[in-house]
Amino acid sequence: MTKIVIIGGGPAGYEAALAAAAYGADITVIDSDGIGGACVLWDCVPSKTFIASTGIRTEVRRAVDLGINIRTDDALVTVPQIHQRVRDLAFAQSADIRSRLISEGVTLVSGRAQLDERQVGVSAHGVIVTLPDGSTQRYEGDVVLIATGASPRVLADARPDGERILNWRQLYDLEELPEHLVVIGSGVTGAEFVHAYTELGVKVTLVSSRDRVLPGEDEDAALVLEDALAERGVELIKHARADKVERHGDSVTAHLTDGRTVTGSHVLMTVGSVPNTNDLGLDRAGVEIDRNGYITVDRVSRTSVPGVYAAGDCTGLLPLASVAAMQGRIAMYHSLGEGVSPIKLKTVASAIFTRPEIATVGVSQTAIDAGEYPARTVMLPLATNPRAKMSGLRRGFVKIFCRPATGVVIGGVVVAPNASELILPIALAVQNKLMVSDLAQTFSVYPSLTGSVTEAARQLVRHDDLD
Ligand SMILES: Cc1cc2nc3c(=O)[nH]c(=O)nc-3n(C[C@H](O)[C@H](O)[C@H](O)COP(=O)(O)OP(=O)(O)OC[C@H]3O[C@@H](n4cnc5c(N)ncnc54)[C@H](O)[C@@H]3O)c2cc1C
Ligand SMILES: NC(=O)c1ccc[n+]([C@@H]2O[C@H](COP(=O)([O-])OP(=O)(O)OC[C@H]3O[C@@H](n4cnc5c(N)ncnc54)[C@H](O)[C@@H]3O)[C@@H](O)[C@H]2O)c1
Repeated sequence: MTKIVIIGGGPAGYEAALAAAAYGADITVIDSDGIGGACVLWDCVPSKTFIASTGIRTEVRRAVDLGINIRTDDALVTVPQIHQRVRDLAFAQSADIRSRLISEGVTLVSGRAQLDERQVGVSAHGVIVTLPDGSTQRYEGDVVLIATGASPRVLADARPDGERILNWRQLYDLEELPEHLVVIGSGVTGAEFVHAYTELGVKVTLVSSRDRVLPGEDEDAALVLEDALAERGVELIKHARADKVERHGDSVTAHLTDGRTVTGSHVLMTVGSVPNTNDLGLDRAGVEIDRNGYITVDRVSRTSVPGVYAAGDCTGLLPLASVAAMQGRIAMYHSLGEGVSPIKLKTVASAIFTRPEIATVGVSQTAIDAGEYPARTVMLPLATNPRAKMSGLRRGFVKIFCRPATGVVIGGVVVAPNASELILPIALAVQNKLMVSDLAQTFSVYPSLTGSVTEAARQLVRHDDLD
């Protein structure tokens, strides 16, 4: 029976364990902070749960336009209750995953692990674990999977104190809403929290190192979001890098590299993450990392050491829970000698949980504009969609990209309140190499926002696609 030791119990680690369990392997998962990983306990699940509460205020804000007389001021926010709900849901999900792993026969160990390659080159790999009581225990596996995730990046002169200078994992300890939140960093994490706090009625200032919010995302989508946030009173400071954050009593000042300052009641640092690859004994074991500390892997999750695999945020491939899980499963199938397809990032769907949401799949507009992929493209505003009109939606669009000659769908973007759900038909088309005519001929419900997906496809269809 193949012995597998997995370091890290996040989506990469636990999904790998479940996949390998189905093949009867002997699996041990070692985690230092809790099964479910940072994804379930501190990052993805808590933030989306928090945003679910703020979404109620979003609907209340819109109610008057639809003839329902509720004022947002009457929708009082009970911060401790929201935070408790976030914590309860995260711990419950962690407990569910834990029970599932145990029921599949996986051994769970609570502790901090590192590689212990006493005899480099032999087929069994050693892992030494420091247990909560300080004692150590050694485990051996034919295969080791490193799935240790990542942690919030800390700027030397802007260290979170957990009270006024915060990282995103500390927000749920606040007893009251910030009066004025200054968010440093306009990536996905920054944008989601800017949105959430604005909906809760908090004054928010966003410091962006670039000329816009979400510099890595579809530009048209980012501009829609920027416009929506501006309308809700968010102040966006562009071309600004913070290099120092200072606290003076109840206020906090961020110093920007160009000499400007921004003062608020709280600062939230969303300046990215760093991989958890220190103190893992990687160097001694000969596991290669890149210059940013990410473990180097190929498309079946192999590291530079035979039998040692890595998956998830510690590899820096694409920091998404879905990708981490896929990398973990692929590592297991490969190590167990099962047939496996290398990971393909061109079919990954993801969403940004702002209002409106922004969902993307496949090839990006930027890559098309740069000439990397020849494509026919269409962008259809939701303003023409009957369901959008009925619901009072003013913003959003559907984009679809297809190959010029064959009409095969290669990507798309949806900006809409529930874009995370609406992207699926386009993702299905990309994954299965469907043609734009397949989408165009599919019945969508009338009236529905998915009607814009089929309509966009119809606009993209050329006569020869139908031959
Ligand atoms: C605010 C935020 C929101 C996000 N929202 C989404 C989203 O909506 N959708 C999405 O797809 N992705 C989202 N992500 C990304 C997603 O959370 C990550 O891609 C995912 O957590 C990666 O999973 P992982 O298994 O690699 O690592 P993790 O979830 O970080 O788990 C790694 C685990 O390993 C443990 N560990 C570390 N070192 C050791 C060691 N030496 N010994 C033992 N255990 C160790 C850690 O404590 C942790 O429990 C979000 C990220 C952030 C920051
Ligand atoms: N909904 C989701 O799926 C979701 C949500 C959050 C995060 N994620 C994943 O996590 C990844 C990382 O996102 P992120 O937003 O945490 O990090 P990021 O690295 O994408 O963004 C951080 C931003 O902060 C800026 N920055 C860095 N230093 C700065 C400084 N000193 N002053 C001002 N700005 C500074 C960077 O230029 C960058 O734009 C995403 O690409 C995504 O894959 C996903």
